[in-house]
Amino acid sequence: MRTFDPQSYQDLLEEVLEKAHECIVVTDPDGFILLMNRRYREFLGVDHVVGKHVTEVIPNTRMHIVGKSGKAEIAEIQRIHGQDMIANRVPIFKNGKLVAVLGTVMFQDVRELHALAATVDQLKRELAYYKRELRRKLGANYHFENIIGSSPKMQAVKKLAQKVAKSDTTVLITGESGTGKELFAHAIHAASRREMGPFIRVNCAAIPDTLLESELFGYEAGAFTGALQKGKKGKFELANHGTILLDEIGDMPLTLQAKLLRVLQEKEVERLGGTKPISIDVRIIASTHRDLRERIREGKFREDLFYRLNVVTINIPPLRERLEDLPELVHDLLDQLMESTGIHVRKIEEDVWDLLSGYSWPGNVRELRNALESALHLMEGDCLKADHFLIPQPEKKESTFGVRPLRESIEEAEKEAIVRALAATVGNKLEAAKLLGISKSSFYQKLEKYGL
Ligand SMILES: Nc1ncnc2c1ncn2[C@@H]1O[C@H](COP(=O)(O)OP(=O)(O)OP(=O)(O)O)[C@@H](O)[C@H]1O
Repeated sequence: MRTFDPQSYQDLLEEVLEKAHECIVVTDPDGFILLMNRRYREFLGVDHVVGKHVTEVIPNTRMHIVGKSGKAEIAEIQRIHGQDMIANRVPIFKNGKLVAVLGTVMFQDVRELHALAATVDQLKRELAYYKRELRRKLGANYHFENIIGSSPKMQAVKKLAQKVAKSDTTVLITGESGTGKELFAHAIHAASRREMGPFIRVNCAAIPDTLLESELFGYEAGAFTGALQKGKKGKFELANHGTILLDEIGDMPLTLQAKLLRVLQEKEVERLGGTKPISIDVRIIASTHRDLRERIREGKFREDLFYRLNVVTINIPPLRERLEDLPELVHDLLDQLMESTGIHVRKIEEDVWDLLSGYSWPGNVRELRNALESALHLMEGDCLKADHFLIPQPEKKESTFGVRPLRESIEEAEKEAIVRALAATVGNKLEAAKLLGISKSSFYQKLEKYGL
């Protein structure tokens, strides 16, 4: 600890008070001025004030009153020279006895306060704007209200996901392809305390094994031939203070699984070719359409990693197990598609619902969306019919072991080929006829024959 020479300490204090930007005055308990700094003297246009009574120098002052009452007055408005100032008056006690009063001026003009309040207000509005923009840019565009489905199964899943969103727990989302795993990951991020942080998705199945490591962990300059001059941040670093979604985690190579396990344990990543670990604060959500227990049995997934990831598992049921969600999903997806395609549907025929609920939907909601989109393009007029869908019609009950007259099977195959060609060419009949290798007139005959 340092000690100071009392004299130079006192000189310093005087200098500080004299140079301070704020207006400062000190009086004795009766209101006689002991000290007034230069800023205050200049503001009042006075000099040589020490020893004078404060009422002679400062208009509307209450320093002498505080000297008697011993009660501080904070942020009081005081009018001086036609300006409303904001003043503080604080009694100073020594050994329980009031020895002086300290007066300071917070704003020399109350308009300064109003200006400050207006600035704070403006900053608040700007902050709200940037928050919205940032959220849009970072890509966490989906919230729980965007997840359609009020079936009991979906409600239970949403409830669990909403609950877990609030904590920092690692989440494993499982479900068949197209069930909405990514949608849920977005919604969890958007409902978490990390909503303002980044949301980074890595598709572990889409990146070649050789690149996945540098993608996830980054690399230092010169780590390998072809590496960027200044090195590169990995996805974990990019996701700092946010959420990382490790999509298709079941397809991650075993060597990387070991590295990922270390990241989960240590909360640190090490860049390729790097020497020191980098601390990260990232929430991990993993998702897969695979049965991870099966992968463990096959020796393709580490059991210890599975238990690290499997803190909370959210299993999204396939669409065929919650067909009661179909009407809500169809209407919502049609609304979205009508907006993007400009094609309007006024009516949906009854047979559409029979068709849609009789199908197994291996590609789930994604497949439903695609089926609706191609149906829109095949629709003539504004009424959606079962014929417009490229999904298999429910099996006819009266057939024996699926055997039908050959003519019927050929006609069905022909009709399906035409429908597919029309979907592929977005309704362009000439192009569709070309694709099928038949003439335009024969194509039109067939369209009529099948009522397309
Ligand atoms: N419940 C739902 N409500 C609204 N849209 C949904 C719902 N489920 C899925 N979708 C939509 O279906 C599509 C597929 O969803 P998503 O990519 O989240 O599925 P996924 O399970 O991650 O698929 P994959 O395993 O193939 O990557 C997206 O367009 C998504 O918006």
